[in-house]
Amino acid sequence: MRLILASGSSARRTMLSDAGVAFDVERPNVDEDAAKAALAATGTYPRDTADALAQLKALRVSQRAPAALVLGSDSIVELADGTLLDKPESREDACDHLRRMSGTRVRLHSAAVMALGSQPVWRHVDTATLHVRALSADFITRYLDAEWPAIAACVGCFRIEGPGVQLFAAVEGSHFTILGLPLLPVLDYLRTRGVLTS
Ligand SMILES: Nc1nc2c(ncn2[C@@H]2O[C@H](COP(=O)(O)OP(=O)(O)OP(=O)(O)O)[C@@H](O)[C@H]2O)c(=O)[nH]1
Repeated sequence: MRLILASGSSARRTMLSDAGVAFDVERPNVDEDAAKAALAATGTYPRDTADALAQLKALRVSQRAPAALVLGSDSIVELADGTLLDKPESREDACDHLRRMSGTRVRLHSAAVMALGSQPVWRHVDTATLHVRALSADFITRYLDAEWPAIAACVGCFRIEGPGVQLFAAVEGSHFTILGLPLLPVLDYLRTRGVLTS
C-alpha cells in the first residue's frame, strides 16, 4: 500500500526516511490558523487541537489520493498557563516565545492521524514535558544569532537535535515526539497495515 506523508515538515520527513519507511510527500495546504482559532473558540484542549489538525491534514490529502494510506501530523507547544505557541513569525517573536518559556514547564503534543479513502482509520497523540532553564538575555541573543531563521519552522523555537537542547534542564518523553511525530506508534501501525514487515 502506498504511504503519503501529508506534511511539509523536514523533521517528519527525516524521521520516516531514517526509519527506512518508503513514502511520498504531499503538502496538505490547510489553513491551520483558521482551524486553531475555531478550535480555541470551542475551548478545545491542546492535545485535542493537535489531533484535530493532524486529521485535517490527513483528510485533505486523502481526498486527493483515496487509495493511499495518508499520514497527517501536528505539533503544539502548550505553556504552563495553558496558552499555545505557534511557530515564530519573526526574530522578535522568537525572542518573546523564549522569554515566556524561560524557567517554566512546557508541554509538546505531537499528534498523528492516518486516513484511507477520506476517512480517519488510526490516531495517536503523545506528549513530552520540557523543563526550560532560566534563560539569560545574553543567552537568548546568542542563541538567536546562531539559530534564527532556522528555528522559524519549529514550534517552540528550538531544534532539540541541535543547539535547542541547551534550552532544557530536563525533558520527559519521546525524542521523536519532540521532533514532531509519535514515531514508534506510527511504525507499529504501519506494520499492522503491512506497509512495514513485522
Ligand atoms: N527539527 C526540529 N523540528 C521541530 C522540533 N520541534 C518541533 N519541530 C517542528 O515544528 C513544526 C511544528 O509545526 P506543524 O504545524 O506541526 O508542522 P509544519 O512544520 O507546519 O508542517 P505541516 O505538517 O505541513 O503542517 C514541525 O515541522 C516539527 O517537526 C525540533 O526539536 N526539531
